[in-house]
Amino acid sequence: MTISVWRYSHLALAVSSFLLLVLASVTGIILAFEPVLQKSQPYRSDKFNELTLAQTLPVLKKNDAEISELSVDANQFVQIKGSDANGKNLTAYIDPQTGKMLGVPTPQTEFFQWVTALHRSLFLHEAGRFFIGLTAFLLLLITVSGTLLIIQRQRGVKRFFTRIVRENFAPYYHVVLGRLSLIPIFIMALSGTYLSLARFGLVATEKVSPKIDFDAIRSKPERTLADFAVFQNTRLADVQTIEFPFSEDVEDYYTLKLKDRELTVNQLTGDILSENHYPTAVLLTNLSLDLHTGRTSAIWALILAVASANILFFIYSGFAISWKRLKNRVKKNTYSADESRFIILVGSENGSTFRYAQFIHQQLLTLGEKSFLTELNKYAVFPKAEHLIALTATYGLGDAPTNATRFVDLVEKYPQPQPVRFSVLGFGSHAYPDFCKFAFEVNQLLARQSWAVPLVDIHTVNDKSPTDFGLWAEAWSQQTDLPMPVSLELLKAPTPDLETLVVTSTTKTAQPDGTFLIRLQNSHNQRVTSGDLLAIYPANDHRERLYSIGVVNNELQLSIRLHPNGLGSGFLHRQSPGETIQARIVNNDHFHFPKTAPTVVMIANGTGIAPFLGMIDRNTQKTPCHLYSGFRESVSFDLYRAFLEENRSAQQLTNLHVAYSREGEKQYVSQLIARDADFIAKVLATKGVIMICGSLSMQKDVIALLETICQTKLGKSVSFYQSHGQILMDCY
Ligand SMILES: Cc1cc2nc3c(=O)[nH]c(=O)nc-3n(C[C@H](O)[C@H](O)[C@H](O)COP(=O)(O)O)c2cc1C
Repeated sequence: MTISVWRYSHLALAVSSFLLLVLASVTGIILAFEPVLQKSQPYRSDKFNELTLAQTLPVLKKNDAEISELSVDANQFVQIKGSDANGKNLTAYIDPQTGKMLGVPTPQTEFFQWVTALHRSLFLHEAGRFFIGLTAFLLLLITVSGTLLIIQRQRGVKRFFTRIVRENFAPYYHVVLGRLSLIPIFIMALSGTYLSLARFGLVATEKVSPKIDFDAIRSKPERTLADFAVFQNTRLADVQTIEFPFSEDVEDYYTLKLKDRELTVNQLTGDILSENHYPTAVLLTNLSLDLHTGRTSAIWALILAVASANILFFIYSGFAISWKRLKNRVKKNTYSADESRFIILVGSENGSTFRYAQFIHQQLLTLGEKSFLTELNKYAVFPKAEHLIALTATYGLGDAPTNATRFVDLVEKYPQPQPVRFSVLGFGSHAYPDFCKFAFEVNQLLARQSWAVPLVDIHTVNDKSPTDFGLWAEAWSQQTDLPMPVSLELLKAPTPDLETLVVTSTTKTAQPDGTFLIRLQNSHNQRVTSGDLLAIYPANDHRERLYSIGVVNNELQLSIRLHPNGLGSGFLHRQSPGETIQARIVNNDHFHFPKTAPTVVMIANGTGIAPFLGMIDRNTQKTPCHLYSGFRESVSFDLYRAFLEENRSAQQLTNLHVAYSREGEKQYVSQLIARDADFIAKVLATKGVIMICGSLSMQKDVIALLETICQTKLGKSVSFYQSHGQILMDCY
């Protein structure tokens, strides 16, 4: 909620001020070069900072010129005004140490005059000054709201400068440059606002005129200028102007306008006749002018130029981010929520997840289905829904995106009246510690609802990977029998090249439950790891079937259950050694054997054992490995018995626990896990990994059990371990 308030304020302020902001920034960049150019002129004395008036004024007195005023500008150039020996008007830069004339000041160039007028008042006099002042104030508010957004994004003030993951150009540099130029922009905006307030008389900047008691003026003891205590104690660097006495009359005096006060000084005795300190508002106005223009420092002027250029970039990148967000937001639905069979719910912060949701939505509409697309926060009762697809990103510390924050409450509040099959697709990035955490939570939440029936195992999409999305689309399509061909335009992935695999052996003899093993050799020795998937095209058409691979003895081994009329299982069952098939190996690296885990627990039922067989075969480093597997009957297990016993002797498998659901104690694999709950908790607590492969219903039971184990024994939710890569699943 708060993030969107600040985000909308930030955007609204930027929208309302952007034209003037562009103008002020462009002119600001140009004007920043004026002090830089001025400072490159050779009129500053090297000793400027050390000189006092007691050193400079006597030198000037010796000149033939009649000086009426001395001034020191922001460049620390000392200028005198008066008349020369011939009585002609004189304005010149001098060396304050020697009194030597260095050059004649030139007026501001017409170009800079023009740009200055545009920057200050848009050539609209007071009205223009008002709008420019308002723009400075809006910039101040934009800076404040931007700072709060960065703090929220970085999850706290202390983490303000911690690393930012680079995803897209505009959001990344908007934040990175925002952090760097925050302070100069804030100073620029604050000083600009203050100068405008001063200009309109909203802060008191009146100086008090000196009050001199002329009756008390003395003409004795007469001193030389060098002996005036006040001149000895005043550095030239503190002077703005000095007005010289008009005549030699004792009643005419020096007026010293310093940076913080004004003094009048008796020209004969050096006595201070009056001293007025400036009001704070005057000091602040001068400071604002220094800070806003960079007139006192070329380096600061250049920083201001860069900060102004950054403002232009922020305008571009800010609008690019907002445009993307808007573009990807929900468009008007053709069908209402009440009449739709398919409900697609989206959790997205920056809009990219909407692109995938739109793709699914459009595909369903093309198929003539009634589909309704909305945000997760708009979850309600959907009376005709049969399918619910939740696509969600994860933000912050594994949190929900802004448009999904209320989803959990809404689901508890509005149960669906009829069974709805659901599928969750998480969008996230492995660059963050809590990978797709919110999607896992959504999946858990839905799985707990009595009305919700899992259709496809939760899938995750890392860094918007089209391939990951394609895997989900394929799995979902298989379950629903609705084509979900992932378009090239969306996925931007080349059509897969199929490779030829040779069948080396097959058990053919179907077990009572119809399970058989087939081994294949890939001719090009393409890298394949247990846990990857083999995609086959049994009818040489778009229909793809995926099988989990176990690499055993350097061959690809699939464990398959023959389904009556099964397209893929029937095709593979018909193969004989020596025959070849066309297939594609799909990298499934989220389900590879963990490289560093101290212990691995493998949980499988039925043919879900396939990838684990390969992992055990490759476990030559003898990582403690515990296999829990469930079958209908002991004869179903016979296919794997010898292999597993052999590996147990070789210590590549530490423990084997088998449950039979239709004989003996009639157990499910989840009951074995419940029995060993303490051990499972210990594995998770010590950074071990639990891998689950098999049917979705088994997965549901096991995850529910793991949730209880995690909550009661570890005080954390199962989603915590899922998002930290300690619970890996590949179920179907
Ligand atoms: C500030 C920020 C925080 C993120 N935090 C996580 C996170 O905790 N876990 C995760 O898996 N992905 C995280 N991501 C990645 C996004 O979830 C991912 O890029 C997603 O595809 C963005 O989808 P969207 O454009 O629809 O918002 C984060 C991204 C950003 C910019």
